[in-house]
Amino acid sequence: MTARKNEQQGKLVQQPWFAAVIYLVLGLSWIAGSDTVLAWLISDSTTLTQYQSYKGYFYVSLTAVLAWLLLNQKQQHARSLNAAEKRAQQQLALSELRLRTLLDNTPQIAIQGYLPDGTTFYWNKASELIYGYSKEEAIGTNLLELIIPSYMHDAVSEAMAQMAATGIAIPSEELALRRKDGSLVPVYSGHAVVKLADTEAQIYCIDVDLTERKKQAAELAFLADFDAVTRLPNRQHFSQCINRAIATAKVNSSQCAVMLMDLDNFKDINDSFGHSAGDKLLMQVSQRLQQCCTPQHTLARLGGDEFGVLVQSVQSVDELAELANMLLLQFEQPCQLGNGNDVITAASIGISLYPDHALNSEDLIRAADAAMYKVKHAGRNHMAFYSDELTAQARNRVLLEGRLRTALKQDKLECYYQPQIDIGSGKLIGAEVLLRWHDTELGFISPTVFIPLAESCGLIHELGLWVLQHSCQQFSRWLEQGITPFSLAVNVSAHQFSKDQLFDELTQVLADNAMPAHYLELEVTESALMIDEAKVVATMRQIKALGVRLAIDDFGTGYSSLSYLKRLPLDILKIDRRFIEHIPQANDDMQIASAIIALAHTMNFKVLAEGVETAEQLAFLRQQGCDYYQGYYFSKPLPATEFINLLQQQPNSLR
Ligand SMILES: Nc1nc2c(ncn2[C@@H]2O[C@H](COP(=O)(O)O[C@H]3[C@@H](O)[C@H](n4cnc5c(=O)[nH]c(N)nc54)O[C@@H]3COP(=O)(O)O)[C@@H](O)[C@H]2O)c(=O)[nH]1
Repeated sequence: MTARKNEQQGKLVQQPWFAAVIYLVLGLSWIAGSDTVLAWLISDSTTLTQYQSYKGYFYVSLTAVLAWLLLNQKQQHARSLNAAEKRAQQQLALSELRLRTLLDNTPQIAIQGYLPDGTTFYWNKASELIYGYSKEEAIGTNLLELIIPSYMHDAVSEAMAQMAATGIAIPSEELALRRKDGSLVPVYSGHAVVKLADTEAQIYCIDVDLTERKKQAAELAFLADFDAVTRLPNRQHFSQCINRAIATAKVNSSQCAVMLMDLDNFKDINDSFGHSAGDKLLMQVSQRLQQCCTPQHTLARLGGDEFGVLVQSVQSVDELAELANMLLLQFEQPCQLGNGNDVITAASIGISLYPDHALNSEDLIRAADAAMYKVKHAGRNHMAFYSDELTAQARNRVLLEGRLRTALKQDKLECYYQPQIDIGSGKLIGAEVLLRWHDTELGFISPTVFIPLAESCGLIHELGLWVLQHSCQQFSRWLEQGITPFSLAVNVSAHQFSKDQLFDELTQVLADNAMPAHYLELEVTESALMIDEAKVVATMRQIKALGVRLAIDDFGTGYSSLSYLKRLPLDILKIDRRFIEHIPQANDDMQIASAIIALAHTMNFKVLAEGVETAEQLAFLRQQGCDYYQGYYFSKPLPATEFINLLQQQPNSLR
């Protein structure tokens, strides 16, 4: 019923003609019906007229009320329509504002609006942050110019045209887009197309910056192989490196080594100062250890306070001992833990060698670990090899190096002089300076032991300078004493040539001792040329220009290339005593010696034979036209005073 009523009411309101017909029918029925009823009820014509007037008044009043009701209802309807429209508009504006504010301020999601031709019309704050262009710079500019790398221009233009035409967004994808500074930013890029009928499409790009996510992924990947605190390779990565080093060593028939190092009081430091102080200590230790390592070494943190060093292609046990010693020296300086807390720590090092001690990474680490525990039990801050024999050898070397340093510092070394004789005249014409070291505890130590040691630990530069300084000083004193001058031959190690300062040091020593350069001769072994021939030749030329003479020592034992002999500014060629010692029994040595003499003379060099011990050897050399000799036949190397006594017994002569 109510539904029908509502339907009728709705018809009345929506179709005014329907209401008018009803009104007309009712009105006409009323006029006709009421007149008939009144005529039937009232017979008196005056009364009838009076009542017809009342009826008219009533009808007018009723229609007036109806008109009022209708108009009032319409007015109310119009008012409520206005209010609803206003509310709807407000809602729309609010919704628009809400949407825009959200889009503008969505963090880390860059939203941009483009027209189909690529012109930017919307650019939110996150776009400013991700791409570096302000809203003002971006709006009106084509997206290709803004953020699309040139190699993607065609593809992007095509995709824009396709989206504009179909109204369908292309699938989301991961891209590397361009920032204002030219760098690329990884984004996950989604798209939306807004298109109403007969209007231009609006294309929205919604980009999520993946930089942080990528960084985190990279960090996670990094942490699979590296330690978070020190950034060094972790145990697993270290093992892989060892396996690779073993594979290479197998192919090359060489050796590799693993060192394990454990900090001695790390637990106490962690417990007393806290874990962040412990981390600081680990970082400082790792930085110091890293400084001792070369590309041949892999430093790793194996966990807790344990570090590892892989040494690829080991040349000698001494090299390992030296590295271990250097690593231990890093603990001499205190580590700063912050808040004024400086601590001194120490370490124990265990070393194992492939293939001597183990054949795979696991066993090598285990062997190094066992060696390290041996050190810990024996008193810490030391190193040990897996085999006791190697440990003893390495420790001796470290001990010897320490004593040599002390001997040098305390001037406990001595220069000996071995006479050099002119074969033709039999006169003493010079002396070779040979270094001697007599240690108070270890006794006499041969230069064949301590010179290579000094070379491998870098002490040779200081040592070589000491010999040069002391022998030139002694020579000047002899000159002052009126001793007839002779030639002073000083050995220079190949390693001294590899450093730039040899020439400057030499000039300084000559000046300091007022020593005439032509009395000095430097003996260089062939091996010096193997280090850096171009540099050695250049330095030799500088030295030669000073007036100092140059001799090539131990000729025939190195790589004896004739081409370099031609390039070197040499004065003397010294035949190694290995070619002299078996004369006259060894025919081949005699042939080699005579060939060297002939060759040297062809090249205008003088020749000195070393290690002459017998009259037969001397006779042979004289016969071959050799210029000079030295050796036990005339004299062993002598201390300065004995040498001068011998010299003074000789008829003086200069070369
Ligand atoms: N860079 C430097 N090297 C040096 C210095 N002092 C010595 N050396 C080098 O050490 C090597 C060994 O030297 P040394 O034990 O002194 O032996 C020399 C002579 O003593 C020895 N010699 C001499 N005559 C004879 C002999 O008749 N018989 C024999 N068995 N030995 C003899 O030969 C060595 C000569 O050395 P060199 O002429 O230099 O080859 C040695 O290589 C020295 O060079 C130094 O201060 N700096």
